[in-house]
Amino acid sequence: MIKVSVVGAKGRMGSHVVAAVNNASDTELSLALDAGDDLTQITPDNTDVVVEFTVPSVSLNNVLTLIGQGVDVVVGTTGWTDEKLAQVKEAIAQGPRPETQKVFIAPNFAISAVLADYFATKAAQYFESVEVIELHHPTKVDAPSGTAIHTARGIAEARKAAGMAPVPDATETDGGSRGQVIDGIHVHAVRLRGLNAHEEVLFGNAGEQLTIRADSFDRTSFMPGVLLAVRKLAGDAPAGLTVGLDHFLDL
Ligand SMILES: NC(=O)C1=CN([C@@H]2O[C@H](COP(=O)(O)OP(=O)(O)OC[C@H]3O[C@@H](n4cnc5c(N)ncnc54)[C@H](O)[C@@H]3O)[C@@H](O)[C@H]2O)C=CC1
Ligand SMILES: O=C(O)C1=N[C@H](C(=O)O)C[C@H](O)C1
Repeated sequence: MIKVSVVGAKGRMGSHVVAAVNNASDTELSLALDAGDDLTQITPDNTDVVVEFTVPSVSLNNVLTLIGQGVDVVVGTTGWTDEKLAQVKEAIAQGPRPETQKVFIAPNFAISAVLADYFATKAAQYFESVEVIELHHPTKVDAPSGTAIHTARGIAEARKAAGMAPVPDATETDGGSRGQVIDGIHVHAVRLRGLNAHEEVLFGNAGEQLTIRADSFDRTSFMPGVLLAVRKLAGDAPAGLTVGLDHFLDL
């Protein structure tokens, strides 16, 4: 049995993870902690893998604490910048298990979203124009979504590798309607009661359009990906920091 502790256990995602861990035949719940709880209760004696779903403002500190505790960590919380990722790598190097420590961060655990992201990077070099639209429940605290940032960066990287020019855009006046520009890609965020987590990538050429869309209607959609990551970390995932569920899929 893989012993799993959950941090952020009372949250929307954390409570689903607690249920998923309790329901799977090869995982058992160890500790379920939330804000105000002492994370140093989590040790290699009681935990093989920690799953962390909290808020962007605290996730880095939680992960650094958990690395210090010598336990492997699956992180679903958003808000990861290159600087924060560098701090995680440094903490692994300075931590108690520099050769074997595993930290896995995924902007999205839903197979639909991971595939949409992957397909978008493949399509990127064939279209002159591209824009990303993410649509979420209005209780989400960050915008744009971590997934949309990841998608935009992947598209930008693919366009750069293909030697493409910037996306065409004649806008001269913009009060904010053109969205946030991430590595040259415009990203738009919609917050609407009734939605859960959705993303569209619009690609355009003269006379044609490709739309790639992923819809997570319910948070159960994230659980197979979370359990896959837990099993990989308890198994043959490489040591160090890994970002993105695509690394654990046969793409
Ligand atoms: N990677 C993925 O597939 C997904 C990622 N997310 C991300 O996961 C994060 C959490 O989302 P939700 O569960 O919807 O938020 P939520 O607000 O429902 O839950 C966050 C939980 O973290 C707890 N918390 C706050 N500070 C804490 C601390 N210092 N230590 C321990 N617990 C603490 C809160 O009390 C709350 O229970 C967000 O960043 C969201 O974008 C959400 C859905 C899927
Ligand atoms: O807050 C959410 O709900 C989600 N957050 C993640 C993100 O910001 O990309 C993943 C998914 O979109 C749901």
